[in-house]
Amino acid sequence: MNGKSKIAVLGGGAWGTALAAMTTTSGHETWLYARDRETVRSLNELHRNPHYLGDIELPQGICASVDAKAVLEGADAVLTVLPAQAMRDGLSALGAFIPQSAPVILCAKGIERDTGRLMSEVVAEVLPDHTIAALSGPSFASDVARGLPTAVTIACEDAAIADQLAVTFSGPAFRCYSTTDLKGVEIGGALKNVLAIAAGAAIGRGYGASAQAALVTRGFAELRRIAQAMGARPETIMGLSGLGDLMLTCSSAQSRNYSYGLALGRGEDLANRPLAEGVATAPIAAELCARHAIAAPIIAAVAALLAGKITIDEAVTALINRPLKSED
Ligand SMILES: NC(=O)c1ccc[n+]([C@@H]2O[C@H](COP(=O)([O-])OP(=O)(O)OC[C@H]3O[C@@H](n4cnc5c(N)ncnc54)[C@H](O)[C@@H]3O)[C@@H](O)[C@H]2O)c1
Ligand SMILES: O=P(O)(O)OC[C@H](O)CO
Repeated sequence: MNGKSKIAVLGGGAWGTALAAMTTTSGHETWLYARDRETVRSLNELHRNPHYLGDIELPQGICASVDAKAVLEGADAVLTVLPAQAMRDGLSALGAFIPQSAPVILCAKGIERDTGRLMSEVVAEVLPDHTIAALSGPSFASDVARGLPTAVTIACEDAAIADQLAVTFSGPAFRCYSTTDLKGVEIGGALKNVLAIAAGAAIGRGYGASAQAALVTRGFAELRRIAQAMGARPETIMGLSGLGDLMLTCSSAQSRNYSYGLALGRGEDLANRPLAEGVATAPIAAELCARHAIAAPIIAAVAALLAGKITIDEAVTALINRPLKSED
């Protein structure tokens, strides 16, 4: 891809809309597929996505449609911005329209609950002949939709493609770093959501910032351990898609995962909340850690908490009273 390209975005939610706004601002021909006709109308006529992004004014030029074939026809690259747990079914239905030559860039952050697969593994099963990449990092949709400066990582096992995609998707306020560590980028993005629930739950329950800092720091240690066990590079976890996204998501009520944790800690009703990917990822992440004998007590605690097996107070007490060990 050189210069301006046709970018297809799959998913008319907060992040799909924000990414479409960003690629439009960068001068690309941007098409967005959404299932909901009202979302399509609002994007095309009002240049807004009120359900997901409130009154944020989006750039004109996003071409939204319920016709996936038209959105995907001739696309130079495809951003798949469906929820992680919908990725397999969504791409199974849409994959036939994705041009063979178009890299499929995963923008979801999660592990498939039923199989334990990373998103790249899911897509490799559904679209075995396509180039797969991932875009992840500290990036709130509302910030990106408003054109506020943001930096992310784009991963592809082919270094030349990773570099090219970073050029394609970098814009006036959106800086893309490239890496070949696809698994590392995916693991960071998926697990930071689980750890954000922990951080939010502690604050919601009334614990202090010191407890939050301990959870984030020791949660990062679990993230690093898991990534290493899965063959990811430590420097990836210390970058934007790991530490960067962990810091963002564990510290702001703009995060839906952190806010889910806050509500959990406060004992509020958890029904009908916005998407919090960590809720589905936590149990499978805990299961994978147990299966591979990877010590991840905070992730295990979040899974137990979400399953109603323990209270937050019991989780914190258990974590504080674990056998003492060196910090290495
Ligand atoms: N919102 C953010 O700030 C943000 C930032 C970075 C990454 N992400 C990640 O992006 C992914 C999507 O998040 P979001 O914030 O856009 O969620 P969202 O809930 O705002 O939107 C999800 C959209 O996907 C659509 N959808 C669901 N299943 C579908 C299917 N089978 N076919 C077509 N459309 C389908 C829904 O209708 C909805 O419009 C998540 O994995 C999230 O972690 C979100
Ligand atoms: O709202 P969250 O918790 O899904 O976080 C959004 C992005 O992943 C932040 O990088």
